[in-house]
Amino acid sequence: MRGFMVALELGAFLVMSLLVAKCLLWLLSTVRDVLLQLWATRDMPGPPSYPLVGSFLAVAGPQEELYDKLVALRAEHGPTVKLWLGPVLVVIVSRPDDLELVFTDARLADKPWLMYASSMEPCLGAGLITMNGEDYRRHRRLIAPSFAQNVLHSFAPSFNANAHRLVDRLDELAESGEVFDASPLCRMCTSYTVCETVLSADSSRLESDRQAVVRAVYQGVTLMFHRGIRPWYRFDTLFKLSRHYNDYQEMVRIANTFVSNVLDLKMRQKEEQEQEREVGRQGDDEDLGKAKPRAFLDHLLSSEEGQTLSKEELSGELKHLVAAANSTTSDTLSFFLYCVAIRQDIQDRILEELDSVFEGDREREVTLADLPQLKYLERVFKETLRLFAPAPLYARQPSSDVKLPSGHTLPKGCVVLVSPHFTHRDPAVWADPEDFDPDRFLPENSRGRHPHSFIPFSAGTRSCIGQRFVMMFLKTAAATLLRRFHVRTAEDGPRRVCDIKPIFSLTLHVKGGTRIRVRRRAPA
Ligand code: HEM
Repeated sequence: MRGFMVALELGAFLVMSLLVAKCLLWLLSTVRDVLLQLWATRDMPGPPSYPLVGSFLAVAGPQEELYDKLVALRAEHGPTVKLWLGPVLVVIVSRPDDLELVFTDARLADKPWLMYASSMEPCLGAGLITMNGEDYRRHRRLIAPSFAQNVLHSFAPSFNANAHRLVDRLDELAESGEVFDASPLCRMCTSYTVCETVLSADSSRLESDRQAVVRAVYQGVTLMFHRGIRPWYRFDTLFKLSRHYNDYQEMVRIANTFVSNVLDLKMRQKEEQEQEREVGRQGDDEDLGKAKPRAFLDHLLSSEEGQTLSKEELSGELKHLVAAANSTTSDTLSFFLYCVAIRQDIQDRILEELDSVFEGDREREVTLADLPQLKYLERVFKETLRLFAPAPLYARQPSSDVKLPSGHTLPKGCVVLVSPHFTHRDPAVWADPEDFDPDRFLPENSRGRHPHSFIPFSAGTRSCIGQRFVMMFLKTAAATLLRRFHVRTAEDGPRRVCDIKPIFSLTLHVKGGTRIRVRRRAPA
């Protein structure tokens, strides 16, 4: 018995020693990494850094002030800025030639756990936005074909139907002539479109759930950001003390239930179709398949590649797609409406183009053939995305030291932050950057401009998978809306586009809401 006790004590001692040794090793390697990072970035400009907190004070404060603080950092320190957030080194990169390397170098393909997986996965599960390495590459290979041109083209009816849903709501508001906030209407229109095209075109069966999901997704993105920028909330025990905890849990529950219901419904439908095919009703099925609009999920489930994803993997990817698509797209529509409401000359020019393409018909639906002809409208959206890129910050993590063309070094393991606003408003890259001028994007005016000067969708291997979807949807919505309504700002609203104030969340919102009024146009 005594021998047994001695062995037990010895075992416990060994385990404790191993744990202490492991902690010490971790501590030593962290200190070594921090020292190497300090040395590698010794000449890089940035705000003063203090023991323990680093330069945290330069960005700490209310969320409403974060945008202005980043703008001030850029103005004071130039295009490449370092920030120490405690022991974490963040380097903001914005010169186009530096960005080209960041987006294309294999050593910068991964995303930092701290900014992505740790804050998003508890809520969305794993998916394209957060994954790294071989898992990421496998998922992107499997999902990319579902974003092919022919799939996107099948969404035209959904884009039109939801644009009309928005127009019907605007009709009521035009009647009263009152000033209203267009942002929630843009969100409703976008969320319905995304639910239909990503998850299930079979909208009628999911109508009541969908309204809850629209609210949950918006709230979810806001809460994810709230949690993400407060490192202490990464610990569940502390987050449980937050007044937002219950809302967060409820939002996660609604999103999980909805996606799980959709997946179950789709799996059942697929099984039924297979059984029917077995009893020889293949011809009927094919006819049905042609007639039915299909969502990304349908394409994924019917592809050989998609079938290799487990239910959990599918669920994660669907939540990632919905989260990535919703706020970014609806924020772009909100900013666009505000910009054209302020710039009546630009709104008139868009209408001229619309009347020419639609031959004065202000009611007919937008067809696929119309979209490439709406060249000016596309330039106005690009200019909106330049000034108000809705994904305001995204990040990479170097797997080894990387020397940038600007001469600075990105040390291994730091967080490389890209803010399109830094690049898009840089006078060294864009002449008169605060001016709203869509004709900057004319081919003759774009000649010689660095391809990485315009990065609202990121670039390279980890660029946005939904770029073509976005342009198709936004052009359809705008062409439907602006043919019917004249849009103006409120009397006390912003007078110039540069007076529009953005606010940072996970995406960029219009601060104070998109306060506009609309009037029905007379037939052309
Ligand atoms: C105006 C609208 C949009 C903007 C500005 C935008 C912007 C971006 C940006 C900047 C990234 C890179 C993020 C990062 O590196 O962390 C990204 C990634 C992504 N976006 Fe979008 N996005 C938009 C709409 C959409 C839509 C409509 C979808 C889907 C239907 C979508 C799906 C995705 C996905 C899945 C990723 C991750 C891609 C990967 O890492 O492989 N986005 N988006």
